[in-house]
Amino acid sequence: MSLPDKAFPVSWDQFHRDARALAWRIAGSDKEWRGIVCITRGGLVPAAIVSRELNIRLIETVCVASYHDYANQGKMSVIKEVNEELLASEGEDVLIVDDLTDTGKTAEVVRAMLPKAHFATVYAKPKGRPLVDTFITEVSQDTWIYFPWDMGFTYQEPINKDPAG
Ligand SMILES: O=P(O)(O)OC[C@H]1O[C@H](OP(=O)(O)OP(=O)(O)O)[C@H](O)[C@@H]1O
Ligand code: HPA
Ligand SMILES: [Mg+2]
Repeated sequence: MSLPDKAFPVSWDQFHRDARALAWRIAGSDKEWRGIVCITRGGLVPAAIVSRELNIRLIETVCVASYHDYANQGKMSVIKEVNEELLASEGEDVLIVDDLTDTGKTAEVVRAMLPKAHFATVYAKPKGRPLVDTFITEVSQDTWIYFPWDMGFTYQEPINKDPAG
């Protein structure tokens, strides 16, 4: 299993702030959205925050999984597509929300379903960045983002571990 070199831990507080910043940025376009398509599972939390801020009450899901094993991407599986009506619209006036784009593979698959939709993520790594329309923070490709829903409190080694100080 290969682990990225750097860690970017995100607290609930920070995630809420960043997702709200995403909503502010999207609100800047003054567009009327017909609904949100949330990419489960990671997109559920930012979609809840963005839908509250922008007063969007129609929420659809697309269920995609590819990181079956922590930090290692495997085969992409689409567990559930969006409904027929949205597919027929090609995503016109639809906002797609996910927590992040990394290699961009998830974004590529969902974009192919809804080519006219606006794709928004809270975080973006360089490889995935060209596939999203709006994001808040860029994180380097060799960094793993640790989301608050995946974490618990644990002891942290001090930076200087020498008992003599
Ligand atoms: O740009 P990519 O390299 O495709 O990676 C990004 C995707 O990976 C994660 O989802 P994951 O497949 O782990 O499922 P989850 O949302 O259920 O955790 C994350 O939530 C994104 O959807
Ligand atoms: O950096 C990441 N963090 C959490 N989930 C992910 N899925 C792809 N990349 C990441
Ligand atoms: Mg996901």
